[in-house]
Amino acid sequence: MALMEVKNISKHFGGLIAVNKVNFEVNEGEIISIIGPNGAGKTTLFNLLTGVNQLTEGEIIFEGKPIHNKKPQEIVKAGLARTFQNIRLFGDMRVIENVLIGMHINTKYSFLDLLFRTKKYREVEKEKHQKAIEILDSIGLKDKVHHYASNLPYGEQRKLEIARAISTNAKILLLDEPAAGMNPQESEELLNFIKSLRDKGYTIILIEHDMNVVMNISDRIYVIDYGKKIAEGLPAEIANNKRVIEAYLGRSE
Ligand SMILES: Nc1ncnc2c1ncn2[C@@H]1O[C@H](COP(=O)(O)OP(=O)(O)OP(=O)(O)O)[C@@H](O)[C@H]1O
Repeated sequence: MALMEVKNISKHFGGLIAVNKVNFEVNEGEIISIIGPNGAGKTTLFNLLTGVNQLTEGEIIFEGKPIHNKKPQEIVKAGLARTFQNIRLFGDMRVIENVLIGMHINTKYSFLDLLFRTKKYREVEKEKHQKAIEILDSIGLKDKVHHYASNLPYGEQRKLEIARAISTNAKILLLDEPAAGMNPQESEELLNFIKSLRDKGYTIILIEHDMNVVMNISDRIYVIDYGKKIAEGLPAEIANNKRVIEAYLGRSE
């Protein structure tokens, strides 16, 4: 059984159909890319998967259970965490605090433990702190744990967003244009990092415009145009798909 099944989902904004009866599935340990021209409906699709927008129709099944139309924090708890196209960090908080916030969703102590700073509270906090440092180390930000998030260069802010998504204990990471604004060296590093996440057992869904990243990293690709899925397949198949090429180049009338 697939880890996630997306069945016939649509999103209408008034008369505009941003996502139109899209089906796809994601297997454990895959890197899936969702590509398509500007305005194709990719971000709306992510918003549906993560509870930011409610579906107009369809179903999203994760680990055999429906998750559509649940609240974003319930979906994170179920095991899907995302990053955003326009970075959403707490800029005036330190790097490590941004990661600790991601972990908060799974905190194992009660309000009373917090209030009285019990032994359990101190142990859990220490554990969380260590885990946050491990995650930041794995993404190359260990020496910046005490920097303010807003002072990091753009590429590192994107990495920090990924670190925060990882810290929620998610099984599926949804990355919305992770390579945006990165220079070629940074996007190469990111590519290797995303591959290493897959090797650690994460399942990854990417929206990405950088075709070098998409073609090098994806196990499978879905292509969206005007809200509809127009193609799916292996990178080499997609690169040679006539409909996909037309969608990107514009149709000749
Ligand atoms: N909240 C909203 N209200 C109305 N229309 C919306 C809303 N969100 C998105 N849309 C519209 O839905 C369509 C799909 O937009 P979406 O942002 O999902 O595309 P995209 O593929 O992510 O584009 P890009 O690659 O430029 O980020 C667009 O026509 C957009 O204007």
